[in-house]
Amino acid sequence: MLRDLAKILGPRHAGALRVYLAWLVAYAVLEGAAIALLVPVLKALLSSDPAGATPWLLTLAGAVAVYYLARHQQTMKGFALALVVLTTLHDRLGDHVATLPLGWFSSEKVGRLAQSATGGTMMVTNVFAHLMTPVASGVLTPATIALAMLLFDWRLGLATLACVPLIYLAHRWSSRWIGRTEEAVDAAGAEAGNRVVEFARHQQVLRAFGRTSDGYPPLDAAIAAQQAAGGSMLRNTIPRLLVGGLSVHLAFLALISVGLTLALTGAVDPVELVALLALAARFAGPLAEAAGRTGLLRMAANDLHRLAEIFDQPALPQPATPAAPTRPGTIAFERVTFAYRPDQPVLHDLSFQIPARTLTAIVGPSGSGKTTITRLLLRFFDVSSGRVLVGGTDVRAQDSETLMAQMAPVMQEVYLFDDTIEANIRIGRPDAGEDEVREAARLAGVEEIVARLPQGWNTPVGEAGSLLSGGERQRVALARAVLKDAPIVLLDEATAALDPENEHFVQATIQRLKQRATVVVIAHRLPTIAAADRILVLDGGRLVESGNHRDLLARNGRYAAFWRERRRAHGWRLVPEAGPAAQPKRHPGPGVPA
Ligand SMILES: Nc1ncnc2c1ncn2[C@@H]1O[C@H](COP(=O)(O)OP(=O)(O)OP(=O)(O)O)[C@@H](O)[C@H]1O
Repeated sequence: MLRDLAKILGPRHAGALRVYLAWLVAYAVLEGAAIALLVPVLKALLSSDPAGATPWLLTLAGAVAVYYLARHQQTMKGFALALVVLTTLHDRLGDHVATLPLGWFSSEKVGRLAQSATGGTMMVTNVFAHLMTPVASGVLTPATIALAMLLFDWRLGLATLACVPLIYLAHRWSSRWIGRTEEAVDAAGAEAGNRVVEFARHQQVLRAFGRTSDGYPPLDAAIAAQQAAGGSMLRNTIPRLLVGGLSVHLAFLALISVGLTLALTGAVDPVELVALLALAARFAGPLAEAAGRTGLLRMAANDLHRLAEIFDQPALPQPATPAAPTRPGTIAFERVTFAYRPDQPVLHDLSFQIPARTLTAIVGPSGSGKTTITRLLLRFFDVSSGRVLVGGTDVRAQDSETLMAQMAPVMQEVYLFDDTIEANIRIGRPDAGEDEVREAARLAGVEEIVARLPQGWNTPVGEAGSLLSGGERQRVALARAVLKDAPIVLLDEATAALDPENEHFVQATIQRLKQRATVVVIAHRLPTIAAADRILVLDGGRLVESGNHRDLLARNGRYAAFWRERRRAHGWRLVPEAGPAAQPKRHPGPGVPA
């Protein structure tokens, strides 16, 4: 737990943490020492010469004074650290997350991150503000008392020490179990949370398929699992906490029995016995207090551990001396093999080159690795072997800013911010002038959309762009890419059919983009594929064919089969034109021969 705390606070606050811990230890030990001093004080006061208690009383007064100083210091420093945690943890988390590879950000990981950044932060704050003090005094104060007991009466001292492993084992047993069930409750809570978000986010689909009136089975199951985990924790935690507390009280009873036996046999003076039993009571008190917090402590330890795990995630390695691109706009995969999970490669020994200012279409069946190629280009992940070159330089040799400056990605799931159309385009290049924004919008066909909207350029697009259609959102994203004016544009075409107007604008923009940038399209639409300078045909993570549309059709291989299949499904046919490549035309209706 202390290791996790140090990791979370970071090297900047390591000194403050050490000072706080030193005061905490001093406080707990001094508390035990002050209590132990009561024995000689009581013995002297109840003896025939009470005046002999004076030096002990003075020592006790000194110990109490230092104890209060330590208590004050550790309380103040504990709250100061709690404040540091509150103010810096989000910053540190933000800084660290910004260094992680983009491939880390799955929805599950982001959900966990959100949970840790809210509840986890509060728990860490709580550790310093409220938990460390009772826990330290629950362990170190009794330990000091047990050692003092040995000095005063070795038999009672040994009996006290004998109780320690029993109490320790009882608490370990209960706290381990509580820790495990808390993890199960936490996992069930996270799953239920994810399902609620899924349920809310996909209401349209669920309602369309009538899945809301009878409940949504995955959500119902997640809630039932959460209730079961919570119920199980409650049923099993309370008896275990009672056993933990009971072990302390049983230890105290055992010490009374040993003390009485010693007194009855005359081995201990009755006055001394009273003093020693008072000491034994103080031995048991803090232990019982700590026992009551075992569950809370374990939960805090789990939260700390989850936060520490995030800090443990290795940052994306950055080159010591970043290299600059040497051949802007070019892309090359050199014998690239890549696996998301060890020993399960999804790309195998893949090699290809893409010259600058060309249009390349990547086609292939679902799961063949098309998206993975774009992820490697954007360095979401590093390759298992081989090299990915962007701008003629290995992506691992470039710093993230240099690499990203060369790319304008337009993915299928276009995310628009709840802002105006203009602001959403301007994200492509925040310092662009108004004319440039308008020009990018014109090239991507956004002007037509703006003309229809009530507030024109200032129309808010709604949360995640919900007030625009899918095709319109993609046009806005294309305008962003045009405005960024990056040497490479990565485009994942929408799989869903676009209406003819959106289709037309997307096609036209791709053609215009090609004049100024290298365009790589994960292509689903036949006109894009047919118009590409080069088509890469993937299957099972391997490049099975490559060439232009006409050559590949003539080869009558995988691509030709793929093309025929798609043409049948879409109702497209090829009409040879005067140009170098055949141009696809919309089939007027089913049954018309190609
Ligand atoms: N984050 C991931 N973790 C593990 N495996 C993954 C991950 N993403 C993709 N895969 C697997 O890698 C393989 C290639 O996936 P990829 O998404 O690149 O295919 P694709 O050709 O783009 O498919 P689609 O056309 O359906 O989008 C698939 O088997 C997929 O299950």
